[in-house]
Amino acid sequence: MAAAAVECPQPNQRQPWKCRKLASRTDFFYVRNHGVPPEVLAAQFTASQAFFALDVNHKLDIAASKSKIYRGYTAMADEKLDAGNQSQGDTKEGLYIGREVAADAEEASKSFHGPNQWPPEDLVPGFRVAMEAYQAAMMQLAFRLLRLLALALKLPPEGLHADFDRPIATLRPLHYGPEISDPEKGIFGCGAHSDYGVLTILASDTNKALQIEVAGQWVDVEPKPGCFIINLGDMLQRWTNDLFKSTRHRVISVCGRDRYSTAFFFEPSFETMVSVLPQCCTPERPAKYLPMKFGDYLLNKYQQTHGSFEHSPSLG
Ligand SMILES: O=C(O)CCC(=O)C(=O)O
Ligand SMILES: [Fe+2]
Repeated sequence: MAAAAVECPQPNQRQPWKCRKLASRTDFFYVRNHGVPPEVLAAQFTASQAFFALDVNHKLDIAASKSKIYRGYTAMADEKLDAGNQSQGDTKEGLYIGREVAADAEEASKSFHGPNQWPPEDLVPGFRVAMEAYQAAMMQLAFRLLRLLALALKLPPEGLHADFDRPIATLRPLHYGPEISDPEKGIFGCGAHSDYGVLTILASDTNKALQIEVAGQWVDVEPKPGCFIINLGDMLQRWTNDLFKSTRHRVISVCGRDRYSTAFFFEPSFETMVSVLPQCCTPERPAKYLPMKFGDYLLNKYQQTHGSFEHSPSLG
């Protein structure tokens, strides 16, 4: 088991070394004492199950492919995260919920920014309220973890905050169908990939299915009661010049039952130019990456991995 539990320190507590050691060694870890009320988490899962139980036509009414900003529903098999090794799309469906931005706000002129698409209240009563409460809790936790990462990088606690003034913070409830994965045949709950942003906070039901790649081997990451699973993304790897890695992971459905998980992808502002931090360079270890605009990276990833986004209109 590669992952380890880390107590989530208060922002003013200076415990960065534990995090630095963990993050640079394992890249996936658990967080407990995170302050997210259990009832907020439970209500989110109840709402997610009710949404995915809807008739597919109701779900397709709010398809993400209809929105210029990649918000909304993605159907079973729409996403294929590891095209080279998959014979079919991931055996999962999902719903992209971003930071709510009014349609007439200046921000709404950019990809990934604008109003969300919600299922009608009468079809899934309480859905929006439950998701927004959980999203707010995730945002708070993500900023606490960002402080911890900054301290681990020998920066002031808010040393990374400037690039998150308008974060692309996306909540994504997921539902995996009962189809059993068969890697030999290219059938996966979710193909191998690394996440695109800075950190992902994952909540899973009790089904064991997530695996991470450690030294060429796939290792199970079991859900632990009261804990979230945290993994680090591609932008953190770039910023830290590979000190912190974005680990490849996948979902192998083995139990023949439906599985529900919800990811919260915490990502920098669209315009952020991600350049290697000077703290992470030495003469022996010069910067390995050129500066890159995060929004361009994200757009490219979404379009490459979702069948329905291939011809999506986008705002750039
Ligand atoms: O469902 C899971 O456990 C993982 C999902 C995931 O890796 C993702 O959506 O990026
Ligand atoms: Fe992932």
